[in-house]
Amino acid sequence: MGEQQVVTVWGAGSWGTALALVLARSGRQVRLVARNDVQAELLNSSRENARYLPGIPLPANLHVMADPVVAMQGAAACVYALPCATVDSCLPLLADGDYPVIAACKGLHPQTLERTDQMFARHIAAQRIALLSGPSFAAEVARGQPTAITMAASDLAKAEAAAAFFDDTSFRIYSSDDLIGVAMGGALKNVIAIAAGMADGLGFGHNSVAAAVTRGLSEMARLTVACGGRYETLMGLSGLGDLVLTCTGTLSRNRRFGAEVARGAAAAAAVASIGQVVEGVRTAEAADRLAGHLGIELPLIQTVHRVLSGSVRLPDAVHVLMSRPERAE
Ligand SMILES: NC(=O)C1=CN([C@@H]2O[C@H](COP(=O)(O)OP(=O)(O)OC[C@H]3O[C@@H](n4cnc5c(N)ncnc54)[C@H](O)[C@@H]3O)[C@@H](O)[C@H]2O)C=CC1
Ligand SMILES: O=C(CO)COP(=O)(O)O
Repeated sequence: MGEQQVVTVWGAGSWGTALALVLARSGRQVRLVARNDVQAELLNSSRENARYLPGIPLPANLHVMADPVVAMQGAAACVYALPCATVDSCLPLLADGDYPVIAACKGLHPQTLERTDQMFARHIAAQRIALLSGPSFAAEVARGQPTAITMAASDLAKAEAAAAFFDDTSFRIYSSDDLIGVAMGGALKNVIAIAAGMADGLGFGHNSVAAAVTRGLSEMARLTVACGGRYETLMGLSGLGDLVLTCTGTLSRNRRFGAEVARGAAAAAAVASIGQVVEGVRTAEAADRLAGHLGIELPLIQTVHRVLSGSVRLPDAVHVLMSRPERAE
């Protein structure tokens, strides 16, 4: 792949900017699509995304634009790094091309209960879709710190082809042909991270976080397998790896959100104070409903949703969780 290959990244928040930096280090000509002209101008002139990744310079081969249609002209691939809530309004603009679209967002649709691969397949041909997911805080990726992540597509050759756009030794990509497992892992770990944050906010110690990670992983695997994904995928980077990162890492917005709610903040106020997307809120509702349709019990995930929707108080929910009938592990 030549120096001139153009890759477009849609979304100039934390994750889109970090991925644009990886692609720029990989020698691509990178077009980063900002929300509007004002943001594009600011990033181009200051050579920094001061709101999301302060102090990290944008290199010369990274150009910020505001029009996604113009940004896609002649591009070899699009990396979609906007929150899941934008998919239905933004993705139709990518419907006509034949370039691969790499989805970097993590979540379930709260109305249709779709995974990211399903949301994308409603708008673009299935063979164009790849998913990038795994333990990867944007701030660390942007600084070039070692990161291992998964790229999934309908077959391994397509996943490897999508991974080949990234050619940066600090960003190591493993391939997978389990779109369902990778999408579910990335979505559900955010809900468990909220639970871990709630434990932290309630003043509990490491034991409760370890319990949330382990029992949370079990719930994630149960729902994933019921949806057709593979158990082994949940034991890899895009499942356990991302779960450990977000349940223990102080950079996690989902974990911080859970802690603020446990300390008494209203959910909307906690999201506002974080100032970035907290995907686990919508996904908690979707996962609870999906589990209901499938007749699966997911105590932690369902508790997070019920606390956030106000149907149970957090201290009562902890009591109920801990008083459930004991059973084999
Ligand atoms: N930040 C991280 O460390 C990672 C984030 N992700 C995922 O990436 C996705 C995006 O998250 P972040 O970049 O972190 O969120 P963010 O909150 O940092 O940035 C979101 C960006 O999307 C823009 N935006 C929102 N609606 C838009 C619209 N309709 N049109 C154009 N721009 C719009 C916002 O202006 C903002 O710049 C999420 O699904 C998240 O779970 C995945 C891996 C790591
Ligand atoms: O997905 C992430 C890291 O892999 C980011 O997690 P948060 O959205 O909780 O910050």
